[in-house]
Amino acid sequence: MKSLSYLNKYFFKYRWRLLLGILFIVINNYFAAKIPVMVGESIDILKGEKESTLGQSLFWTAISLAGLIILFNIIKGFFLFLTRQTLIVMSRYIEFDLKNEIFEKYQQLDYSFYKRQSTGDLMNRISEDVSQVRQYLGPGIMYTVNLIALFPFNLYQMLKINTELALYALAPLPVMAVLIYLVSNRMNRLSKEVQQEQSRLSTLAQESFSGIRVIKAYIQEKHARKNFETSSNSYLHKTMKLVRTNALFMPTISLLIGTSTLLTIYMGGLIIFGKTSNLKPGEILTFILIIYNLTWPFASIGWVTSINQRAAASQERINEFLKTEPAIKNPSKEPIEPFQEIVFKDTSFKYREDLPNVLSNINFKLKPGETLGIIGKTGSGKSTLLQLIVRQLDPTSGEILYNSEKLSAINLSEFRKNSAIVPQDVFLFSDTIYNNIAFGVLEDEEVSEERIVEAAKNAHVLHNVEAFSDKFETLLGERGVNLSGGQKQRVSIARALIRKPQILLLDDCLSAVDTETEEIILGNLKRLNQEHQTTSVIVSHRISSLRNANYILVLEDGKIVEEGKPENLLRKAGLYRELYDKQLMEEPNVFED
Ligand SMILES: Nc1ncnc2c1ncn2[C@@H]1O[C@H](COP(=O)(O)OP(=O)(O)OP(=O)(O)O)[C@@H](O)[C@H]1O
Repeated sequence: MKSLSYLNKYFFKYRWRLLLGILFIVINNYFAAKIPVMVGESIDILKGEKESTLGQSLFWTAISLAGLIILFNIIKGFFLFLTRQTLIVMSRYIEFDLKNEIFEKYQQLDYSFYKRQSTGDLMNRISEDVSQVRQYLGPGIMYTVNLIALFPFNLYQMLKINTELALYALAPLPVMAVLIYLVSNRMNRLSKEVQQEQSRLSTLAQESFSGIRVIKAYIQEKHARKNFETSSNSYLHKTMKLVRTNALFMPTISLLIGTSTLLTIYMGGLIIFGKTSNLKPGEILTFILIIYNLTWPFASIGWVTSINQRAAASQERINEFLKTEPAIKNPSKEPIEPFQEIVFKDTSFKYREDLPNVLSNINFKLKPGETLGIIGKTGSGKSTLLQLIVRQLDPTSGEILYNSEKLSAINLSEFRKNSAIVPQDVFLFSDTIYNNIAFGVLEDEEVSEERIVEAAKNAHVLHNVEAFSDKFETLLGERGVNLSGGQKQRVSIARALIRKPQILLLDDCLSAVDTETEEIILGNLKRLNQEHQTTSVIVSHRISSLRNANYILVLEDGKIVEEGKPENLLRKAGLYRELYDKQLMEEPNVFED
């Protein structure tokens, strides 16, 4: 429960709503407690057991009493409405703030955090866990305050009438609270299992829709159907268990209210007939109505306890994540010097302490206007090296210098404003092509149609975009068209080029385009590099993609095994020459200049 104290700052933020909500609950309960007494008194007055203060005629007395009871009910209902308007609305505001806080934290956390977490888990925290917490903030608080406010008023009314009968009437209520706690706990556990089963079922369905081509090609329809059936059966079984428990809930409450009512009538009857006190029949009715008044608040003790337990567990998960410090932080707000060089000095990197080095003793320099090519077999550390250049990762040993300062000491946001990376696994948003390209424009700059067209032209994707009927307004993703692998790569390149970065990193992002298109794009990049003095780092498996490179690093098992100007590397009988000869045999035309 300690974890929930994190939310106190929000209670403070919305203190006026909270205090008003509590005041409305107290007023609502004052009227709620008065109604049973008025009904009981009405009966006694009409039966002649008590004298009326409202008038002489029985008819007018009855009308006045009925009018008062209706008025009190309206007032009670009005304050109940105000209570929900303050407390439940407050819980929605806090839910909104908490989701924003979590999302902001997600944005601060670095790439290595995302590599450790599953997307499902991250989604759960911002949706499922926050809604558990909201249950505590809204209904949890409202029903607790309600019980605290309601009980004294009603108890006072009962004790005022008859202490002995009050004890009998209240006796079953604690039993009800415990029983409801047990039933709610079971219901919560079962609902969770049903939810998990449901998400498994929808993942399975979604995978078989998106993988339908593979399923059909491998004639696995039967297998897919069987998998779905098994999961579906398990879902049915768990849902039935939940339905059975649910079915127990209301009868349990009814049984206990019934017991309490019976006990009150029976004991009340004995008291009246035994004349042990001055109890009137109308007062027995007052007792029964008070029991109905108290039923739900008492039942809510069990329910609220279980809500609060779940909320505490959810908030603990949220807190644990909110306390996570990003491994990569922005250390400075100072503007950075214009780019002169990036230097890798004996830089090594490993993903985890217990894993071997992915990069070992890397040394090289990057200067303005240069194009560095990185080639190497798969898994040799090329993408990791790019991530170190843009400080998505920090080296484990050695250093990376920006001009003469450590890269880890300069203003990271400023540095990233000047760089752009096109990752190997291209990601486009489910949005228009226009917005996907405009995503690369800096916050303080204007996006214009001309800039978008120019970027698309340089990435050699303009002709593809113009072939769509909605041109740049074409929607991508599930709701729109699906681009081919090569088209996606080029839209992604356009997104990087529109930024006109000082440092441009291309991670094997021409792998899905044909060699002719590759040549055009590389030609455009060469021109842009000369115009803007851009430094490019191009990672590729294909020697032909490195045709613009002034300098090449050849990586093997995380080490630079060869480096130099391409023409010099060709003269050596090394890995570069070996790759060149192999690829020349496969595609001889590519190497003609
Ligand atoms: N998050 C990670 N945790 C642990 N090991 C990792 C992680 N990411 C990459 N690796 C390992 O680091 C090594 C280098 O990976 P990297 O992606 O840099 O290679 P690459 O040369 O770019 O490969 P490719 O050409 O296939 O893209 C690989 O052995 C890979 O398995």
